[in-house]
Amino acid sequence: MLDVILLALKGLGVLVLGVVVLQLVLSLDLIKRWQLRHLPGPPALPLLGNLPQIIAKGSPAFFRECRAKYGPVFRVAFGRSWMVVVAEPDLLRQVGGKLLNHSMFRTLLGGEFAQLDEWGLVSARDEFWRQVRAAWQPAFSGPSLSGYFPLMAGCAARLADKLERLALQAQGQGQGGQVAGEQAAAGNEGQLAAGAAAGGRAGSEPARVDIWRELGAMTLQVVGSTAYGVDFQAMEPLPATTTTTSANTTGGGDNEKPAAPSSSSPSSSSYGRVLVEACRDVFKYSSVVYGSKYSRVGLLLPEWRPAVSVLAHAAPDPPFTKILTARTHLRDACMSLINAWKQQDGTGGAQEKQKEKKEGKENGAAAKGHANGAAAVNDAAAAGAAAGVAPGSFLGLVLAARDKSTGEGLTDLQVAAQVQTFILAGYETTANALAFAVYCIATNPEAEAKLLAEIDSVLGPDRLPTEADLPRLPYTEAVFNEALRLFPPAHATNRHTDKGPMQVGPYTVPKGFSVFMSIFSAHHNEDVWPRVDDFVPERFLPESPLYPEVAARVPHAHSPFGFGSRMCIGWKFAVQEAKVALATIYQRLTFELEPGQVPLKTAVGITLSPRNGVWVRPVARRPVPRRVVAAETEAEAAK
Ligand code: HEM
Repeated sequence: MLDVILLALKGLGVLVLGVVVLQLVLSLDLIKRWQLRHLPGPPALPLLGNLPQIIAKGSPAFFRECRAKYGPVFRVAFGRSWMVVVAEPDLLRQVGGKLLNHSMFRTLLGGEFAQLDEWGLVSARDEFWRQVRAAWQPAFSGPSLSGYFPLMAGCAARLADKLERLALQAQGQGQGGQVAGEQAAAGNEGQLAAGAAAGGRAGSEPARVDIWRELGAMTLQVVGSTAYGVDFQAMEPLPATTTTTSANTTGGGDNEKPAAPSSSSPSSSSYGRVLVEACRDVFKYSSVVYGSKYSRVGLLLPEWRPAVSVLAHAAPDPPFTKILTARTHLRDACMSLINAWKQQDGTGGAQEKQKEKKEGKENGAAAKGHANGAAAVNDAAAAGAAAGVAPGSFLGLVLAARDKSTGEGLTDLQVAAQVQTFILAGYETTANALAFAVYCIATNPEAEAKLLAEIDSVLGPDRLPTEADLPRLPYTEAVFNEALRLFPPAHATNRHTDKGPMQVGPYTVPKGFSVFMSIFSAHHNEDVWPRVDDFVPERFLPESPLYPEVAARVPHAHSPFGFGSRMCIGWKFAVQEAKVALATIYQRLTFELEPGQVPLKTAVGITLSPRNGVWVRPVARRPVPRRVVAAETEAEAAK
């Protein structure tokens, strides 16, 4: 008997040893190293690859160094994921011009979450991608963007109201101003609480806000009102007792309600702030640096991912719990939106609202929203709903999408994947870009003076921008473009060679690799950009002597929104939103940076973001709050 046990133990020992040896051999990645042997690149450790340098320096800075050392095309190992990095504008355009799939982004969450990731437009592949991209497209057409304009302006005005009130309180103006009065009358005490929470005790301490956070709330609010006609109430303060939903991986949809008082109901007052936190957590905890240790193990031992995933669910570490909770909340919110939309559509609500649109009621509502910050978003959301958020009703478009050959529509989970993608892509990138722009403006007084002069000359002190003003704000757009160059929120994108080998410059990349396109490196190429690390908006102005040096000579040197057929579908949406926001906010305020933030620390994950936020003191440009009005309202009144 003992012999049998000893034999079994010996067998087990041999098996374990065999697995360990096999794993060690696999960890050397001999085949991948051999396949990429003709490409230059930094030496990579077995198992860890270049992960230590990537974590220590951040991939944008590390790739910038590699470009200087190894040229514009090189290979790196992201743990055990071997990829080819491209870091030169012309080559980026060459790769981006090919109709290839994005590499799949895999988390350890599994189940429905994996499907939501797989089906969203960013990860969608081949025919399915074509179907959903076509469904998304009308939501970004000219007429749709025009329809979104008043909603965007309303959200920006509301943020400006809040910041101006905070600034005036801190400057000793108290709450007697007209805007504050209007908002209090509208019962919007939440915003006043936010002011106090942000440090604005009237007349005593300087108000201090993380403008990144506030802008994030605004961009989420914009997504809610433009895409879904829903008031996300994202700009309300998060109640102290509110938490995101408890993680639940098994169920789905509307029935599983989170812990009180949060909910996945679009009408709940804390809905938006909880959603903001959830979105932020999704980005933060997807990164190697802040994410779960299980994700790092999964990166190093891809062969063991299913087992690691089981382990992570069984004994989650705090980052895993965070991301699971956030993703659960987001999924429930998406399902909730779909259900709400279907119910509205079923009761004929959409048609009714369409009729109202014809009668022009939405214009009045939106214009009222401009003039009154507190009412702005409710009215704006109502205006959006009144328009059925038509003609660009995003949910309506996606629900109506049909497969060309079978005529079948998308499943609810496939629709939810698009809803989730719109929320995440539409919120984070634009918020980061705007926060970086505020940082750049605050650290460049000359640029700030030019920006204020342009806004004042076009809008004066008390008129909100209209769509017709947009082309008259070239410096404002140049400021945004230059902030996107220095701090591209989507610091990289990729293409996957799943169809076969691909030629990149002098190198052939074999089938089955991810080609990582470093937008950050292209934006920081000193051969292309004079004064590469300086903030010089003038380079984007055609009349500037710097313009022909870059924009005309290397047209794709500036590519914050990517390339070719997989280029960002929301770029015009983002630029319009950013211009409206910058013009509306800087018409009434400037910002002083809190000490200790120069140079700004950034965090690198799926996006490039400010690591600890951007802390500023808002300074009102005028001693008394102005009643900012929309041109349409005045015209209406004049009739
Ligand atoms: C400043 C803001 C934004 C930046 C910097 C940005 C950047 C990017 C980049 C670099 C890509 C990859 C393109 C490529 O692979 O060539 C992308 C894709 C995408 N973006 Fe944006 N984006 C922004 C705003 C938005 C907004 C507002 C939305 C939607 C409302 C959006 C939705 C998407 C989607 C769905 C894709 C995937 C497109 C596809 O694969 O077909 N983005 N974005």
